[in-house]
Amino acid sequence: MTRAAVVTVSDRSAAGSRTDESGPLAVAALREAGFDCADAVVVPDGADSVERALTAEVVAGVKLIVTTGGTGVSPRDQTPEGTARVVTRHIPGISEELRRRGAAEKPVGMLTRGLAGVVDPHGVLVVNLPGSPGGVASGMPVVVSVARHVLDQLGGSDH
Ligand SMILES: Nc1ncnc2c1ncn2[C@@H]1O[C@H](COP(=O)(O)OP(=O)(O)OP(=O)(O)O)[C@@H](O)[C@H]1O
Ligand SMILES: Nc1nc2c(c(=O)[nH]1)N[C@H]1C(S)=C(S)[C@@H](COP(=O)(O)O)O[C@H]1N2
Repeated sequence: MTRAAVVTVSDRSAAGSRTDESGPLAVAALREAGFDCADAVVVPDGADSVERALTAEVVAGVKLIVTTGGTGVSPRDQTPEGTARVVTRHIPGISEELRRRGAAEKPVGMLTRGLAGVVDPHGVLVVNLPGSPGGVASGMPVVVSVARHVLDQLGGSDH
């Protein structure tokens, strides 16, 4: 089975002051789609924090990484900046579709600055989702609909 991972980026969840609902939603969607996915890793906001978490998953051999949170416009929201340090080629179309669906639900849906891209030469796909459970619920079908094709093209899927 292809390995996937979920990284929840949230100061409050990392501090234990709010239960992470979004990470488990993403994990459930990945398992439902047939990926071997561990429980979500929860890290605080910040580019360094995100870079570290993504790098650890890549080194561990995970092929699909979904992040949730930290994509907005508050100064602590640095998930795209941390992700940009790890991905080597961007796939803007995935993020465009996520924003299109989010904005169709409500205007603030356009505020997510999330990125998607691949990590060469490791054959890994990384997708940033918004932090809200609603953002994860509407974003995961997009991720699942294209992930296999991307991983097949990278030669990284063992399906
Ligand atoms: N991991 C999560 N689980 C459940 N709800 C979340 C999670 N992350 C964000 N939310 C909710 O999504 C909405 C938008 O969140 P926002 O991006 O502002 O994150 P936040 O609340 O600032 O997170 P934090 O302060 O922990 O970094 C809020 O209603 C917030 O409560
Ligand atoms: N589908 C969807 N997209 C969404 C949202 C949502 O609830 N549903 N929330 C928006 C909001 S309010 C913000 S601020 C941005 C970034 O959220 P984040 O900082 O939690 O990642 O995602 C946006 N995208």
